[in-house]
This record gives sequence, C-alpha cells and structure tokens, in this order.
Amino acid sequence: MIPGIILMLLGLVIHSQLHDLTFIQQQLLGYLPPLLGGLAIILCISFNQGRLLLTTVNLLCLFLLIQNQLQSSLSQPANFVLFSCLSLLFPLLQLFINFIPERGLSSRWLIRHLPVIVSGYLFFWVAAQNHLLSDWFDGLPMGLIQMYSDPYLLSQWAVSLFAVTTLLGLIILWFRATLADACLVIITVTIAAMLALFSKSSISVLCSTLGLVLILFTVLFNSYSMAFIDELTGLPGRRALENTLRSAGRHYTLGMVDIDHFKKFNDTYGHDVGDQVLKMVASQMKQAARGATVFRYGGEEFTIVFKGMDEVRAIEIAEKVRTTIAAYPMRIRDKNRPENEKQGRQLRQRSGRSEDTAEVTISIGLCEKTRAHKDSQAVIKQADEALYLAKRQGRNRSVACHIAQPRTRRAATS
Ligand SMILES: Nc1nc2c(ncn2[C@@H]2O[C@H](COP(=O)(O)OP(=O)(O)OP(=O)(O)O)[C@@H](O)[C@H]2O)c(=O)[nH]1
Repeated sequence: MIPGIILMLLGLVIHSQLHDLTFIQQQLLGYLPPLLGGLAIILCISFNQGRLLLTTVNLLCLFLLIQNQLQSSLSQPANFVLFSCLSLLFPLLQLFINFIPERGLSSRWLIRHLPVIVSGYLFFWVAAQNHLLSDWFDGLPMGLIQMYSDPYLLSQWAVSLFAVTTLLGLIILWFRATLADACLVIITVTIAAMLALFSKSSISVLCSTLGLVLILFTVLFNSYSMAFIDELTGLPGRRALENTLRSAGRHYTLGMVDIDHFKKFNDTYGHDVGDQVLKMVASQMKQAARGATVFRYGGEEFTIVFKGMDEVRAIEIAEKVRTTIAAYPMRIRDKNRPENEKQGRQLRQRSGRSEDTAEVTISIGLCEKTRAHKDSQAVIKQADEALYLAKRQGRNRSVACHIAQPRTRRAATS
C-alpha cells in the first residue's frame, strides 16, 4: 500500500502546481487518462489481470463521462443528477469487482463481467444525451441531495457506499494479501477524494491519471513477480538466478541445496505437507542465509549465491542454514484438524495426542567460481557434484568442492 499512498500524496503536490499550466497544456493533460487507460487495458489483457482490467474500465468510463457531460456548474439540475448518480455508480461497481476472484481472462469471463461495468455508464450517457436527467432532479432522495460534510461534494449515500467499499476492500486485502487488492482500495479512496473535491480545477484529470498510473505499476509488478518469483515459496526463481549470476562478477560461491528424502514426505504425508515443508525450508533459509541470496532452483532444490565470498566464508553460512533447518520442529498438521487453532489444541489435549513433528534436513554442495570455470553453468554443475557427494556421504551435511574432505561437515545438532 505504501507506494500507492506516496503516489497519491504526490498528487497533492502536483495539483498545487497545475495552476501554472497554460490553457493548451491543460488541454493536452486531458488526453493523458485515455492514453494511460488504453495502455493499461492492453497490459491487463496481455498479463491476464481481470480485476485490474475491470477497474481500468470503471475509472475510464467515469472520467470520459465527466469530461463529456460535467464540465459546467453542478448547480444545473441535470449535472447535479449525473454527478450524484456517478458518485454511487463508481463505488458500487468497485464493490462488485472486489468480490470477483482472480481467475485469469477468457472471452467467457469478459462477456460475463464487462457489460456490468459498461452498461451503467452507457445508461447515464444516453440519458444525458436525451436531456432526461434534469427531469429526475425532483425525484432524488434526500440522501443524495444532502452533502455529508460541507464544503465536500459527496452526498450522505455516496460517503456510506465509498466507506463500505473501502472497508470490504481492506478486509479482502487482509485475507488475500495481493497487490491488486491493495491497488483497488487505493483507487476507491482516490476517486472518493476526487468527487469530494470536484469543484477544484483539473482534479478529475489528476486523480484519474494517478489511478491509472497505479494500475500500470501494479500490472507490471505482478507480471514481474510471475516471471521472477516462485509462487509457492515467495523466493526468486530460476530466471532471477540467471540474472543474478550474469551480474555476480568473478568472485562468488554458489551453493546447491536439496531436501533429504523429500519424496518420503510426499509419500507419507501427501503433497500438501510436502508443499508446507518447501515453504518452511524456504523461509528458514532466507532468514539464516544472511549476506547471501536464496533462490528456488526447481522442485525440492534451492540455490544460494554468496556474492564476493570464498568457499570458507560460504560454508560457514551454509552450515548455519543447514543446522537451523535441522533444528526446526516441523509440525505436521492432521488433515482432519479443526480450522480453529484453539479448538485443535483442546482436542489434542483431550485425546492426549500431540501434533506430529517431523525432522527435515538438507544437503548442500558448494563451489567457488574460479578461472577454471567457463561460465556460471560450470559452477552450478560442480556445486551439483558436491551436493551429490554430500548425499552419498549420508546427507544432512555441506560439502565444498575446493575444501579438503576432512572439512566436510556434519552437524552435531541433528
Ligand atoms: N510437494 C511437492 N513435491 C515436489 C515439488 N517439486 C518436486 N516435488 C517432489 O520432490 C520429490 C523429489 O524426490 P527425489 O528427487 O527422488 O529425491 P529425495 O526423495 O528428495 O531423496 P534424496 O534427494 O536422495 O535425499 C519427488 O517426489 C517430487 O514429486 C513441489 O513443488 N511440491
């Protein structure tokens, strides 16, 4: 959320500078949201970001209707009716978008969701074109006529709806914890601020631009994560490793790590527990390997890059990583355990059964880059050979290529 909030605060600074722009510059600024919106739509489709696509369309439709129909005073009944209705329509549609699960884009998905967003705006645009809106003024309920707090222009109903949408967005963010959900919350708040400060000049251009920039950043960051971050463990993946090794220079040590007897975990406890083990190993390695970077190489294999370190220094850190994992009490959760942690504890106490713990160990093969290595692949190959040696010598140990065998270590902690 923090970069988004900073971006929005930056908006306040930019707004104070907008008065100095010439008329032509202000006109040109008006083209920015459609351009950014078009770009965001292309990127959302390319990177399968359905909910961000719908939010872009929601924001863009709102902006276009404001630009086309709301450029004169709100004291005109037609304008007031349109403004009041739009300030309900936007949060209502965001509320709908919040609840949609992210399942990627398909033409069926688009046919099901896109008309919901566009039809509301189309309805008000047709009504405005046919001069019907002013006739609805007398029928407006009090909740839409009375402003929540002077001098802000949001009605009581609009404030309530924006508050509900923001709150639900925050709750969903708490559970799903995705970047897209954070982006949706910030955009809802930004548009609420835009409508509340609607009388300020260029406010709709500025807020729409900032909202679309935020969507673009989110889509790009999400696609970066998809390409470089391993979804299960949250560690950088193989592609990120290749990038790191390309820029690691000539002085580094590389460690190949493999979980011992991992197949047995899967066979005994199931694939889900296997995944839990992978997550635990990843997070413990990340914490213990201070000064080095951990990657998921693939399957149950990890790689540690010790930049600027020789094998002697690297094996000290590798040993710390290995002993930390060997000492970690991996709790195996019963598939039938209750969701609630407290209930689970009570049940175990009653049955006199404690939660199963399993010992997880890893083997590590290390290789320092020397002149003899043609490229990083040669270093990986040799580290793999050291790993193979560690497995053959009984597992749960670290072996370094250039350190004499007596220095091969096996921890007393295991
Ligand atoms: N749960 C889970 N299992 C995986 C994943 N990727 C690979 N595996 C499993 O990891 C196991 C790897 O086993 P092996 O390479 O035979 O070796 P091992 O059992 O770890 O034994 P040693 O390496 O000889 O100590 C296989 O059963 C794979 O199915 C994953 O993402 N999740």
